[in-house]
Amino acid sequence: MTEDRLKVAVLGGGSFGTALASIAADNGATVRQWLRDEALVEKINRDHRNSRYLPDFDINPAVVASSDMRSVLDGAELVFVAIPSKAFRAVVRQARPWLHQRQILVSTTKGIQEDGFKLMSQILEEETGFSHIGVLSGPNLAAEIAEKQLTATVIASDDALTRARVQTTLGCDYFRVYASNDRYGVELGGALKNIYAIAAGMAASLGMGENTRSMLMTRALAEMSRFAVALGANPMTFIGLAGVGDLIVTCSSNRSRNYRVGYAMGQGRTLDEAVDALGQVAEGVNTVSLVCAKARQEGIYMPLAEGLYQVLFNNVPARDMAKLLMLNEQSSDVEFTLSREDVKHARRLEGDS
Ligand SMILES: NC(=O)C1=CN([C@@H]2O[C@H](COP(=O)(O)OP(=O)(O)OC[C@H]3O[C@@H](n4cnc5c(N)ncnc54)[C@H](O)[C@@H]3O)[C@@H](O)[C@H]2O)C=CC1
Ligand SMILES: O=C(CO)COP(=O)(O)O
Repeated sequence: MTEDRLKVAVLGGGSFGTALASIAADNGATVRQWLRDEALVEKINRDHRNSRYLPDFDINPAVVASSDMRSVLDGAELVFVAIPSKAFRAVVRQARPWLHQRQILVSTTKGIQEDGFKLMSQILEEETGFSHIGVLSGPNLAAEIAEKQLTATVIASDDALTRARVQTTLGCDYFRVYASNDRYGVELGGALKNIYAIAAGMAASLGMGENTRSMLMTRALAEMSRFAVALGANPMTFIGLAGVGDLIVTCSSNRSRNYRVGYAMGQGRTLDEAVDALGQVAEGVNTVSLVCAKARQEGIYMPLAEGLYQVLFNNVPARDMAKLLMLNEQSSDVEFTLSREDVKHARRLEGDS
C-alpha cells in the first residue's frame, strides 16, 4: 500500500518546514525532510524531535530526515521549500538536478531577493521553468501548528492541481487550507507584514498601548496595500488570511521572530544584538531595506516602513520616530477604495499643510 502514498519532500530543517512535514505525515504521506546538519538529522530520526528549532514538540515518527538531497527528492511529487530567502535560490539550484516537470513546488518563505526584487515563487519559476508552482502563506506560527492549535493557511497558485494537492496533503482537523489564485498578492503580503511585526514588537516593549498597536496594524495594512497596488497586485488579497490575518498574528505574538527583534531593540539592544540573540531568521530586517529602496525608486509613500528603516539602520530612537510619524501622517483612512487620483489629491493637500 505504501506505493499509493503521496511522496512529499520538505527542503529546510527549520521550525516551519518541520511543522509542515509532520502534518503531511499525519495525513498519511511518505515524507522526507532535507537539512544540512548531520547531527540534527540523526536526532530527528532517533528522537522524532527537532531539538534545534522545535524542541518541545514530537514530530510524526514517519518523517525521515536526511542530508542527502537526492534521496529526499527521489520520487517526490510535492516539494515544500522552507529555506530563508537569502539561501533560497542556492538551495533550489542544488536541488535542480533531481527536480522534474511533473512535480509540484511550493515556497513557504516570506521574504524577497534583493537582486530584481524577486519573490520566492518567482525564483522557483526562473530556476525550473515548471508550471506547478505555489506559495503557502498565512497566520502560521510554527510552534502553534506543532501544538495542533486550530490554524488556517492559504495555498496560492494559478495552477488548480497545485491548489488541490496541497489542500489534501495538509488539510486536517486543526489545519485548514484555503485556496487563492493570487500567488503574487499572497506572497507579497507574507513578506511585507514582517516589517510591521518588528515595529509592533518595538512599540510593545516601549510600553505603548493597545490603541497604538491597533493604529499601527491598520495603517500598516493601508501601507502594504498601497505598495501592492503600485506593483500591480490586487489589494483585496490583503484583507484575507495572508494579509491582515498574518499581520495580526505577527504584530501580536512574541512567538514571531520579527516581533522579538523589535521587542529586543525597544529594550535598548542594537539590531545586531537582537538578531544574534534570536539565532534564527527574522526576514523583516532585510525586507524593510529592500521595500524602502523600491518605494523610494517608485515614489510610493511608506512612512511606517521608512520610519522603521531609520530606527534599524540610522540609529534614530524609536520613540522619536513614533512622535515624528504622529505629526506626519494624516492621510485618508481606507485608501484602497479611493481612486488613484483621489489618493494623489489627498497626498498633495497633505504636502501643502
Ligand atoms: N517559523 C514560522 O513560524 C514560519 C516561518 N515561515 C517562513 O518559512 C521560512 C523558513 O522558516 P523556518 O522554517 O521557520 O526557518 P528557520 O529560521 O527556523 O530555519 C531555517 C532552516 O533553513 C536552514 N538554512 C539556512 N540557510 C541555509 C542554507 N544556506 N542552506 C541550507 N539550509 C539553510 C537552517 O539551517 C534551518 O534549518 C522563513 O522564510 C519564514 O518566513 C512561514 C510561516 C511560519
Ligand atoms: O510568518 C510567520 C507567522 O505567520 C512567522 O513569523 P516570524 O518569521 O516573525 O516568526
